[in-house]
Amino acid sequence: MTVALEGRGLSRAFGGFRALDGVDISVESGQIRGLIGPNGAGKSTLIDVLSGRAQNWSGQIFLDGEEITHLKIQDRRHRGLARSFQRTNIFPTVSIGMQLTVASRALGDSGLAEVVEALNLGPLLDHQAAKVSYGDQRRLDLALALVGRPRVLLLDEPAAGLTVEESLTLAGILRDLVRRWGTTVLIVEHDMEVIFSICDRITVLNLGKTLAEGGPDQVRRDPAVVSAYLGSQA
Ligand SMILES: Nc1ncnc2c1ncn2[C@@H]1O[C@H](COP(=O)(O)OP(=O)(O)OP(=O)(O)O)[C@@H](O)[C@H]1O
Repeated sequence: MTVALEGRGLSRAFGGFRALDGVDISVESGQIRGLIGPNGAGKSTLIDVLSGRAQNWSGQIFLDGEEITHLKIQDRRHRGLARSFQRTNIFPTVSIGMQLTVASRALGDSGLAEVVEALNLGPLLDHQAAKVSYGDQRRLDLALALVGRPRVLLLDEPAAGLTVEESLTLAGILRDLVRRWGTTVLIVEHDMEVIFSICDRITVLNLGKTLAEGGPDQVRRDPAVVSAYLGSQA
């Protein structure tokens, strides 16, 4: 198996506080990797560092073996590293169809129709983003990350604020699409049903460091993970 995304010694501090403290992470090609841990563990910080959104961090990042440490967010996106956001990253007054078209053109992508169909956004293309439901906005956010068929997809709580049923539906759509495309995924999610239903492997962060890493069953049974995070969800 080849490694699609690798971070070495990733650290980021806010003032004197180390939000991310020397994290190594290596995600194999085609794998769906969960990133879990308590509030404030450093998960979003790690996604920000890997995607190129963060400033003032240290360490090294490799995409398909090529170093991208110094590339800006847009350049990483063009190399095939996409992300979604914890809060939706959409333009409220622009139609859903227009947002997807603009994103797709910017990436020179012809696979937009497949994304629209998979996420069932066809009936909503003429609607302003602000006027559709929150669940629809989350699907638009995910679609914007999927446009261009990224090789690696970083997802920051794609199911946040959705009902259990909506979350599992979204997780199923996502799993089917990325399996079909062979996309590598790193997903932050607090909904453990989503994590355990789609992830091949899970990394657990706590206090800015890696607490554990392994298959879903291994992580679920790890006493340190249960104590720091999972509790009764294990
Ligand atoms: N811009 C910032 N300025 C100061 N501290 C920050 C900033 N961003 C994050 N932090 C702190 O860094 C730590 C890690 O935050 P991060 O958002 O990465 O955690 P998280 O694991 O994603 O948490 P959550 O599950 O609540 O989203 C937290 O203690 C947070 O308060």
